[in-house]
Amino acid sequence: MHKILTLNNISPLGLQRLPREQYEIGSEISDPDGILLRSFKMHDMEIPESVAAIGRAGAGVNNIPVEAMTSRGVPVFNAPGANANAVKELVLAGLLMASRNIHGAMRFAADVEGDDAAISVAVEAGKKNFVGSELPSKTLGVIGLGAIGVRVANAALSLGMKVVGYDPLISVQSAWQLSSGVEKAVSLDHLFSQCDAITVHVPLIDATRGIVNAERLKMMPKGGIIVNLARGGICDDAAVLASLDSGHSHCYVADFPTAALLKHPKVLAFPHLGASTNEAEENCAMMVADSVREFLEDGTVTNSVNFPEAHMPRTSGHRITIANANVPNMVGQISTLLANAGQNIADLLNKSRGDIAYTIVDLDAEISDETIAAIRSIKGVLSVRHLRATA
Ligand SMILES: NC(=O)C1=CN([C@@H]2O[C@H](COP(=O)(O)OP(=O)(O)OC[C@H]3O[C@@H](n4cnc5c(N)ncnc54)[C@H](O)[C@@H]3O)[C@@H](O)[C@H]2O)C=CC1
Ligand SMILES: O=C(O)C(=O)COP(=O)(O)O
Repeated sequence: MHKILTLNNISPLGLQRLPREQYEIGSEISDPDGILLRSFKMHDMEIPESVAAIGRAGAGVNNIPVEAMTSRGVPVFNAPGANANAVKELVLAGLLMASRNIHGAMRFAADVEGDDAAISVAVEAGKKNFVGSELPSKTLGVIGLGAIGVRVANAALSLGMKVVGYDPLISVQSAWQLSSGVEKAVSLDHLFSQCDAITVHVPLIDATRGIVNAERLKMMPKGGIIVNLARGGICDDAAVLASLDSGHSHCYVADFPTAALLKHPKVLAFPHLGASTNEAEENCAMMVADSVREFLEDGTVTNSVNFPEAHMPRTSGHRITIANANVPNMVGQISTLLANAGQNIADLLNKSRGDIAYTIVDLDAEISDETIAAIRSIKGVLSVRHLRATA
């Protein structure tokens, strides 16, 4: 019997992928071997040693201590692309609302009092304060061209906007999906200098914290719209508010409100609503439940953010995945050790993700516990995960 701890509400369609005869699921489970969650912040939580897999029913994993899990050899799974359409639609809604001043206009309309004739007079007098502008004359900058960014860029093109994208790490899959009408910016500064609106679709990591800052906002033409449905912290909120107050920027659409943002009349604040559609909740839950189940049942790794290449064939083969700090000669040391242990290495692949480098070794035979222990003891090795074939 596997035990799954849920830290947020997970769509029943996802939980149904874990049969009751084999899975005990709940929010109070002790010694779980799997955890399923959405945005619950795990950083302050003591994660039981029993946990072998963590599944994030969504995209962003900055609420999970991924590095610590990597060094414990615990894969963290997410649901790539499963909520991307939902976020795209809310970005488009935000852009349209901002360019047509809808939030201010609705507040104005809600406050109008009197009978129908009085309302009509007040509306006709007041509407001049909410004259908007149209999207086809505007250029949108899309920062981060992953699952969401690509969809936003392609949709904005179809609305008649000019679109400029920036993503130095774009995946092959995204590059294929991106419309050829999207221009590429050579740098972020280049993007800001030509865009009337910008939208961020990058993960919150050191390299992306504060990329929307005071200097770059000044590079935008007057009247700019800033959209952040990615994460608080990617935009320097104080700089955005200062730009709104100075009259340089027009509107800030934000999905991660703070007290300062909620109070500001030029901020269109959503309550972290990007992924909140029935479809996205179901897609994410099903995808991540499948990943956790397959891993717990036969070691298959699909959609892991920290062991991305460790897919284990079900019927044959032996593989070790070694997460390591980027130490020179480590791969050489591992190869020598394996060769000395009489292991024929079928394939040895080096990968990296963020600060962590991976070495993935496909072996033609079972590897001994002593050899695994020897690899673990090499300086700089963070974790060694040995996946054995089950059939
Ligand atoms: N508001 C909400 O409810 C939601 C928010 N999100 C946020 O949106 C983010 C993006 O989601 P997806 O598009 O699904 O992820 P993704 O992983 O498909 O795309 C992220 C893209 O950012 C790019 N990137 C990474 N570092 C970069 C940098 N320094 N400069 C430019 N590009 C960079 C990557 O190459 C990748 O193409 C998530 O990490 C999450 O934080 C995602 C879903 C829902
Ligand atoms: O998928 C993401 O990164 C999100 O931010 C969605 O968060 P949620 O699952 O709605 O709490």
